[in-house]
Amino acid sequence: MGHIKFDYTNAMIQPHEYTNLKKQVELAHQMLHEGNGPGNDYIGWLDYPENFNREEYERIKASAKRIASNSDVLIVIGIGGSYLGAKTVIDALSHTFYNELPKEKRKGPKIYFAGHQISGTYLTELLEMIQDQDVSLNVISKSGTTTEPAIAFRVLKKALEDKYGKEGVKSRIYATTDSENGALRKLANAEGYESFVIPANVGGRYSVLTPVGLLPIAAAGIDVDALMAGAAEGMKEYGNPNVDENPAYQYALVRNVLYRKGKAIEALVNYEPSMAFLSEWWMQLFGESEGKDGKGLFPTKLNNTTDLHSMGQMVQDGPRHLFETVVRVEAFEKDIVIESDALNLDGLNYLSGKTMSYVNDNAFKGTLEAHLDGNVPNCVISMSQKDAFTLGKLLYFFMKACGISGYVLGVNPFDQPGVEAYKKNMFRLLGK
Ligand SMILES: O=P(O)(O)OC[C@H]1O[C@](O)(CO)[C@@H](O)[C@@H]1O
Repeated sequence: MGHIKFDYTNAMIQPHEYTNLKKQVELAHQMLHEGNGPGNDYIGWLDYPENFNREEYERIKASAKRIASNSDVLIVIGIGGSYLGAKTVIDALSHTFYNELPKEKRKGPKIYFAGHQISGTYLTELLEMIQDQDVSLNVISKSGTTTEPAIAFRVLKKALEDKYGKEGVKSRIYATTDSENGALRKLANAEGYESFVIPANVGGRYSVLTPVGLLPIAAAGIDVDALMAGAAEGMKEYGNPNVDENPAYQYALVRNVLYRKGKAIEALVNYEPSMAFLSEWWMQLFGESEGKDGKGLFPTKLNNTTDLHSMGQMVQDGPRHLFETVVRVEAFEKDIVIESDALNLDGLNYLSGKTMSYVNDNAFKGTLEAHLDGNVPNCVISMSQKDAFTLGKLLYFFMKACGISGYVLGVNPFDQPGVEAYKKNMFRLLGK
């Protein structure tokens, strides 16, 4: 079974700084587990990997099969927590060129996303692309009123109704939303769509393991049982109140020490393209949870080695307000051995017989050394392998660390009042 390790030996913090903050992490643990901290009506994610609705879970798997049997394409409509988690898992665990593979080589329909911006070009071109294909929609919105997915759904629903008729679309539209409230719930009930519930006590950014993430992930042919089993193991392991034995708590602690020492930015770094979108999910998780009351680390991302050739200079020599958290995959199923070349005109024969993972790993080690020389603290989160179980555990690791980290920071990690500001202005300008 896959494991997650957290290494902060290069985080540039002193043992007493760790000890000084430990009590606060212990207190945060109590607040979260006793359910008496701020935002305590949104901690349904905490024991969700064990306490989920089994009947609904089976319905999700059955729906995924139905989508695979009658659709070439599944369009997942949602924004923020209503799409980031699903895309993270699908990107991490599917073939890099999944959508381009021939049908017999795919484990499910092609998966496209919509409703995560307001681009007319994007939606027009998506409509053009799916014209001759059989399509299902999974529209996801907890509030059921978010503008971006609502517009995309209206347009795509109409396109499907034109193609399959009003009755025909009913077996092609899956709605994931609140059990009672919001326009999407009303619409789903009125139209008789198959629907799934986003638990009222789970906020969008903590919802990847609920039907929000599970239906698109299962439709992509990913083993959701293994994903949930990994999360359940994480739930046990990261429920340990002993900070010295709990890597998720250590991560929460270390990033708070670094924040208090003047670091303003945390970059989540990967060396593996299929793991790049994890940073997007993580950015919402930590950004929306901690960026409030004038506080919080600014979460950003670095996709290496790509970004070493663009942002590397800034990290090495720019202002010292940044630390890095590298997510490292220890073992890969697929690799390439670099062969010897008789002429060696490219000068690469020193790598003959070496794998690309070996080269990549040395890029990571060399970068770590260079950034430490440049005074950039580095934390490393290692996942033993890239599979559903280990990823489920990693997602839970981050959610748990985020709840604890927010409490240590002194904010409510489960609300997001600030995101309403742009909406109010936009609605005023649009005359809503
Ligand atoms: O699922 P909903 O309600 O459409 O919200 C989508 C996203 O928008 C936000 O509410 C921010 O506006 C996020 O917290 C959430 O993940």
